[in-house]
Amino acid sequence: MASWGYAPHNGPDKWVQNFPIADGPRQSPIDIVPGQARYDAGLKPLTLKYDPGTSNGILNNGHSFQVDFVDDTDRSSPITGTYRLKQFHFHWGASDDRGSEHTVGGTKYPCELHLVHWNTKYPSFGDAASKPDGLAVLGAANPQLQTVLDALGAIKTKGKQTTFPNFDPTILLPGALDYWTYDGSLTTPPLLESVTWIVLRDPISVSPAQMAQFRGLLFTGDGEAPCCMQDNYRPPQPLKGRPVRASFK
Ligand SMILES: NS(=O)(=O)N=C1NCCCN1
Ligand SMILES: [Zn+2]
Repeated sequence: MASWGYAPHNGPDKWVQNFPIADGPRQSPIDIVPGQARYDAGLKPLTLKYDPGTSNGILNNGHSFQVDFVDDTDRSSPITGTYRLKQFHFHWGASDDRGSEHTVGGTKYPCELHLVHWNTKYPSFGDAASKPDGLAVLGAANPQLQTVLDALGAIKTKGKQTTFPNFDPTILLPGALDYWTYDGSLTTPPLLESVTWIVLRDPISVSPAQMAQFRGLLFTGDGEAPCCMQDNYRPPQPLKGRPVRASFK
């Protein structure tokens, strides 16, 4: 297929043709079954510390939109820690009954936020993306996001981007940071199996009006026949025996 997407001819069921790892042993997303997750007292509470000064731009990349952060060491403030935020983006549905990638006990949410981090033991995101412990993506359903949505008017078509300064993504997250964690993969090609997934238990509400704003974006570029950006989610993949641990009882 020319390039991957979410349409019948190039969507999740077709990705394996160009990316055979799609049928690999640690693919994402998954359905999280709370009753089968094992509480692990050894799991540390999440400590998220982002420097709003490193938020840079907002881009329609033709699959979703993402807010990019300056992640090279000499500019981003010396927030050490083991993982550094590279970008965040979303997945959502054509209607409010679907759109999240992870599901919880089979429940789908209208959207899912992904905060993509890379392990600073490696020199760069690109390098970390090929390591089994290279990336950590924090997933959260239904985030509070009006300031982000207000920027979408400027990036309606594929390839458009605009500045997006002074944004602290922690405002998107629920109060409690209880989470499930498991070893998985990127949920879009190249589907690399390098992701430690951290999925927050608590969702935050998003309004139907806000969901409609997501769907105002286009997968297509200027001058192409417009195709609404929606249903840009991969469905849950086989667990293949992987343990899912819980940071909470
Ligand atoms: N949905 S995901 O797992 O975050 N997938 C990603 N693919 C490309 C780089 C960033 N993230
Ligand atoms: Zn994602």
